[in-house]
Amino acid sequence: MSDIKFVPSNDIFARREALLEEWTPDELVGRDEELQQYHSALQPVINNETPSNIFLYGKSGVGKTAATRYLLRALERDAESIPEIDLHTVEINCDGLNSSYQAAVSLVNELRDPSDQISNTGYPQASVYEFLFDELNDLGGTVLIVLDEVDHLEDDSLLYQLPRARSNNDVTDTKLGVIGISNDLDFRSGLSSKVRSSLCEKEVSFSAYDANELRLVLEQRREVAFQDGVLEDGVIEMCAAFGAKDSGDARKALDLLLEAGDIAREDGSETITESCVQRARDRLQRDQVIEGIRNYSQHGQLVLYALTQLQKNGATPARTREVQDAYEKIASKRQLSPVSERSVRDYLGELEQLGIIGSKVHNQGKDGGKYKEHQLVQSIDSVENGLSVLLDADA
Ligand SMILES: Nc1ncnc2c1ncn2[C@@H]1O[C@H](COP(=O)(O)OP(=O)(O)OP(=O)(O)O)[C@@H](O)[C@H]1O
Repeated sequence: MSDIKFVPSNDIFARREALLEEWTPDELVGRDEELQQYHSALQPVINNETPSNIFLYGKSGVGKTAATRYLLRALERDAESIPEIDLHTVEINCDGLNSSYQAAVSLVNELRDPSDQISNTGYPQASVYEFLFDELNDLGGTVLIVLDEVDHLEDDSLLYQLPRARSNNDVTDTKLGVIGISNDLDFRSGLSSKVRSSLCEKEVSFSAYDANELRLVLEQRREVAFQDGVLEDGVIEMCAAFGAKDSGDARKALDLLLEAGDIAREDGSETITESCVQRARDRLQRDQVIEGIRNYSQHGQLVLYALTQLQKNGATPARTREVQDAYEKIASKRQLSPVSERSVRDYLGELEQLGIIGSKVHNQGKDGGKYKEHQLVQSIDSVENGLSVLLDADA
């Protein structure tokens, strides 16, 4: 133990934190169209008119939160020089709040003094809304409320009340605008028409990043995050290309570049090469697979374990029936009563969705019917890594 030493090393990174999630860039690149639409949706605020309620949607990591912070910061800055405008912004993330009640409590507490907070339980819902409207009326001027990850709210009461607070005369002394943000592309269509028409007065759709846009995002961070000259040619392009392939998520592309930098640092290398990126991608994919499996149900894991054994024995692609047989043996060895054949089929379908296995349907000609064959599409190693916790625990 006494031999272990930590020695600072900064040959690769200048400011590693510029690649972390919480870093907010000063400029937002690669989102020109979205920013333009969003900007015009916010225009009434700087005209001191009643704001529109705005709904932003698009997949994870496409810059919805970053664009919101960027534009609100610019709006606050420019509003400061106009004496008639008194702008306040409040942002909450609905992940973990779940109900309208809890989101309303959270908003009240954001608006109130720290010494005057309310608790999460104990008040009738109507009272919490009243507290909220009182706070909003007291503020005066213009208030923009950002509800990030709004699809996490299990009921739509707040989404009904808040955007309509103006027309219902609940909020009379303040110009109120609500900005809802969602990753769930079906969320909007699932809203009742009453909620939709008021919450989604203006809509801005954020598309997935293409490789060119991701290249701009990564180039911007490279300037801050790395020492001069450590990135070899092609590294940024490679991260951007992988990022575009992996659902166009900027967070994933940034994670990949960070991991590639960490690998170069671990190797004691002076530069980040394309091979570092390839290894970083393998590592991140592996982590993702392991995470996916760890969170998977016990019998789902056993079905996967059965397929892994078949693959190890060179018996894949394997038909559903063969996976079923192998699974039943494993389950009975562990004294667990096996789930039905139908459930095994469902598990195999889910594992395919998770990108852990690949399944192919075969037609046996006119009278033969159809059958499915399955095999792992991730390495045996990473699958076993994810499985080991549970299997060791109950072996
Ligand atoms: N155009 C961009 N320029 C620079 N950085 C960006 C850009 N778009 C996204 N990022 C960065 O990528 C990460 C994810 O972006 P953001 O949180 O805005 O995504 P999102 O669309 O709100 O998705 P989620 O709801 O999953 O958070 C953040 O670290 C953000 O700073």
